[in-house]
Amino acid sequence: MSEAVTRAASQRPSLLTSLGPPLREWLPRQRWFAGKGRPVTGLSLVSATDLLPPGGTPRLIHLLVRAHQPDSPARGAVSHPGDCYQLLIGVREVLPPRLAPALIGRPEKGPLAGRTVYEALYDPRAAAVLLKAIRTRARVGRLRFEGDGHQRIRGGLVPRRLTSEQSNSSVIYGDTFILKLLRRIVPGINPDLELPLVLSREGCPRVPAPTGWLRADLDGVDDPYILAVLQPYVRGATDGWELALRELAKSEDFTAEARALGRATAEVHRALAHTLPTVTMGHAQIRALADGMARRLEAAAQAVPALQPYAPALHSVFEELTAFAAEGRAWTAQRIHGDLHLGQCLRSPSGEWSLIDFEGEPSKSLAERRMPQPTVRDVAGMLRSFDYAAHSAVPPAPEWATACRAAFCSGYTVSAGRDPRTDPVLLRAYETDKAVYEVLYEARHRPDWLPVPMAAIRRLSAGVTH
Ligand SMILES: Nc1ncnc2c1ncn2[C@@H]1O[C@H](COP(=O)(O)OP(=O)(O)O)[C@@H](O)[C@H]1O
Ligand SMILES: O=P(O)(O)O[C@H]1O[C@H](CO)[C@@H](O[C@H]2O[C@H](CO)[C@@H](O)[C@H](O)[C@H]2O)[C@H](O)[C@H]1O
Repeated sequence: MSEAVTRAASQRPSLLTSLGPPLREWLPRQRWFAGKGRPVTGLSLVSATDLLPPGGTPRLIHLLVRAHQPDSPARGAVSHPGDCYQLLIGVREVLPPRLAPALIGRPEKGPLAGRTVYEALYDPRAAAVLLKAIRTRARVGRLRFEGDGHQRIRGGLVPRRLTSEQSNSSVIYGDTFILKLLRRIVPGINPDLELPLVLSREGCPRVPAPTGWLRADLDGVDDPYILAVLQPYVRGATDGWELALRELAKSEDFTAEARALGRATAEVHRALAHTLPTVTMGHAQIRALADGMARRLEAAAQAVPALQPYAPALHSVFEELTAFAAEGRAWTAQRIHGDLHLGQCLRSPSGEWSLIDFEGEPSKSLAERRMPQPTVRDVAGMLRSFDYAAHSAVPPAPEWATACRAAFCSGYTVSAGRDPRTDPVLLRAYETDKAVYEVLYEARHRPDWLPVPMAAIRRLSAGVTH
């Protein structure tokens, strides 16, 4: 890999003459494509970097492309430049049968006319290039493969693509490391690298410490783009969602695990508060928080009419928060996980819990995701998740959720020295906000699951908080 190779690729916007037509079809079909429901009307090249020489087979091109789409109503009349996506494109004459699911298309025009282009993460040869680049701290054009000096990466680790549902795309190397290639890219420090780095440097054992990462410094943009994060793979781990469902199916008690999860969450919060700034949220900030919750409720009720009968009672939850703040109550805010649920917790075979995926809610801006927030927000996310598991069981097991929720809070209290239930108004507001978000999420993505958050909406609007 050489700078010369990279420049050659990036100076060739005609690559899109070849790749544009197949990519316009292929992109909207990807799970991680954020602009679903609107056609891709054009693509523009942000950067192109050859990671394997253009003359060889396969050819491997790292691409950042902007997808232009007609504005969605949600974006209002404001013109939007289009989301930027990271792609790893393989090019071969003919695709071997094992790579058939990776096919993107056969360009008809431009420099790649007549060749086959495919999603290169399926190709172990291509995936191996990424790990080697991190191991050797390669610099290829504007791409910087960097790493944490303390962790050694040995050669010869065989890559395989992670096949489970996810928002980005990951490759596992020899059950030793996992590389997450972020798909929708925005400039700035990504919390999915920032927070695990801070936590591991703080000695917090509750996150797999980042081993390496990929960043790009692009012309005309002050902030770096964080493109991928490599971390140790927790071998044989089960995620909390899977484990909870398994125990529920056997009518097994899950409170010991819920308590351990509460402790792990509090440990992460403590370490983050120790290293990163904390701020006090006074009346104005709490009011703004409650107003945001009320606006999201309005938007969700417009989109999902089933919410409408409950809207007045749910609004009063947020009004109570504003009233409480007006009495002079203040809360401490700090960096938190931001999107915590059972699926973001991994239990190792020895029973240790780690938290993963610190990216925050992908629909929010990076600035919002990096803002200090009350820790109760993460607690509310977990409480919702126990409720989710219990209500997706057949038959639903609400008493299982009640026990787990109480155990999580008591585990949290042991480690944090503060019981999140002593903030009932804020906790209920965050839980309500999350349930409203879930109603919208399920209506859009998994309509069969809508009854699960709707059960919580009924409970919360009736003032039942356990
Ligand atoms: N360090 C790890 N060790 C083992 N498995 C992991 C690790 N990190 C992630 N995973 C697995 O990969 C899946 C996707 O990871 P995640 O960070 O949630 O990606 P995404 O943001 O794309 O949804 C997780 O649900 C988990 O099963
Ligand atoms: O996985 P992401 O971090 O992208 O989060 C989105 O998808 C989640 C589902 O995969 C969704 O979580 C909801 O369902 C979970 C069970 O599948 C449950 O554990 C969570 O508590 C519930 O919120 C999440 O809301 C959504 O943002």
